[in-house]
Amino acid sequence: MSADKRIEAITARIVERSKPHRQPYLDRVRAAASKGVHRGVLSCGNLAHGFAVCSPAEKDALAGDRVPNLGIITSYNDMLSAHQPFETYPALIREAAREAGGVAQVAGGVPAMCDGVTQGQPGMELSLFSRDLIAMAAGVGLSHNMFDSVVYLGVCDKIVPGLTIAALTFGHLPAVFIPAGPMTSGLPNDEKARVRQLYAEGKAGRAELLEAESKSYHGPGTCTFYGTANSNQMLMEIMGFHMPGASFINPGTPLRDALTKEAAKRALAITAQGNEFTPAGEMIDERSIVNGVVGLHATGGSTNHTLHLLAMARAAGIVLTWKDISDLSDVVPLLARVYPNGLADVNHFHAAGGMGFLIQELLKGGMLHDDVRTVYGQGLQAYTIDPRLGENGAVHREPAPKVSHDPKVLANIETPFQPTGGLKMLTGNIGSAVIKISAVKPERHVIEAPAKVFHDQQELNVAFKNGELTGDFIAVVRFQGPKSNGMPELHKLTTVLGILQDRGQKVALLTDGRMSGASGKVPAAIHVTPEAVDNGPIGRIRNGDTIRLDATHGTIEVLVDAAEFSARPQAAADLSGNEFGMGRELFAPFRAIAGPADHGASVLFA
Ligand SMILES: O=C(O)[C@H](O)[C@@H](O)[C@H](O)[C@H](O)COP(=O)(O)O
Ligand code: SF4
Repeated sequence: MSADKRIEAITARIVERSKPHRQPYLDRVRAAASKGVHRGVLSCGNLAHGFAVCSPAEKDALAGDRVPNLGIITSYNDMLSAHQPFETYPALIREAAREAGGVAQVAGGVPAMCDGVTQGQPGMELSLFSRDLIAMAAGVGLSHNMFDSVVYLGVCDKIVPGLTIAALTFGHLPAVFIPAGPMTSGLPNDEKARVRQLYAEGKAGRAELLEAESKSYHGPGTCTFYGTANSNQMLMEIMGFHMPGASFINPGTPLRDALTKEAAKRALAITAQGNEFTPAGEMIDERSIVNGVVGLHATGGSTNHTLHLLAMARAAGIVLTWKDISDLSDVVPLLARVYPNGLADVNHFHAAGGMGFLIQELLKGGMLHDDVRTVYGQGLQAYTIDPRLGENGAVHREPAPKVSHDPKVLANIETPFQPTGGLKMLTGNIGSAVIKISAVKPERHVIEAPAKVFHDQQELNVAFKNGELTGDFIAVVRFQGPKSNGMPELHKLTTVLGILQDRGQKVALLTDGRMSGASGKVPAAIHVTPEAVDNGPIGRIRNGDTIRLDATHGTIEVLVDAAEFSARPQAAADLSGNEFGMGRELFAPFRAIAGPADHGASVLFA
């Protein structure tokens, strides 16, 4: 079934806009792919170094040009519960490669930050920049040029976007992403948020809070809310970088290991030495990117992907804009209710039918391009499956259920939770911004209230403790953009603003910073561009100005006489405290050259 004509039209305009970048990119990818087995250009010395630790049989194999060599890029560390399982993956992948008659080597590791550990801490100011650093680090590993295909081990927020930028930069090589899967369900996310609000109001102690947090985040695997990490898994599956059904199988299970081994074998099967050569740069095209945006809307995915997807697409010469994302939101229905857009977690989502049911319903509704290339072959129809462990210990794929196993979590295309998707673009005399409305009650989609201006999220928390946040207001938290302090997530504001909202105050947030994918119920106009430090109008807002945030009509306005507003001096902030400490001094070059949020806030692409 072809895609809805509105989706076809948006795709066509992306193709047209991308031509100046996409064709030169494809020329580079095809030129690199045409050089045959890449290690063939290495000298004997290069090659000897490259396979010095391999077994004699592997050396023999790699000395020739027939046996494929699989590069592993790993983001293992013990800080991210979602990445800790990767510790054992290289051994499993090497075993699978041997079984498939190939070789596998760890090409390199990349850094990975847990945004949960750094949330509200100075380290969060490195978080966004770590995405591009991860792409660079993966490039260092792959620059050994020993490989015919690559598996990327990554799950969380900036890691999958960074690895995708690398995979597309090395687009002449096939790329298969291998996830680790979600943590098993612990304390429900809404209960965790409730205890946090009690703690913030002084009605619960630190011991009770730590107990609740530890019951929520309790073991290996991805945190179970639908934030950026799980949005990443959805994207990798719907864009065809995952094997069908790989996204939401818990770590440490036989099916998880079977999926990992299968992915390694598939990566070796789609090299140029085989008959199904699938270089990443040709596999991913404008239709794959649009499918990713559709999946984001249909599931209420993370606002961070209004930054990351732009940078990921740009790595393949594809120019995606906020207007594309916003216009697709008007077409794509919301089919999933997963925290913060509901009470369920990703394990419930998977049990209700998961990615296979979601893709099936979106295809049925003409919301996806089916005729796309994937690591599994041709077409997304192959992803409308339910993964099981077969008798022989291999992956067995049943058809996806025809009806949702839990209509409160996963809706069919005929009866969506909302007729439109979750991410809207806002424009007006403050600039451009994005807002996630899938987690905000409809009666809060329009707010007109006086501004309360802050230059730091801690200032707002102090104002809360001092009882100064009374009445309806829009909190303007500025100088939080990429050039200011690295564009940290201001997720800690969710608790305080949530308390005030629950008390009946009409509140909203306006910031040139970011929020967590796990931030939800408070309306937040984020990623404001141009940012305050770049002379953005957000820097001319004053306490008491009336601001109107209208997610229904897509506008964000300060209701001040235009001449008076533009004549105001730009506010200044003391950012000296953000230049040193916790490694921030190492990222001064990134702050100096970071591009704007509506281009992905990247140091790699203008
Ligand atoms: O974009 C995201 O999804 C967030 O960065 C997420 O990865 C982060 O870990 C949250 O901060 C966790 O939520 P809490 O901080 O509420 O535990
Ligand atoms: S989802 Fe967030 S908190 Fe959980 S492991 Fe990943 S980065 Fe850390």
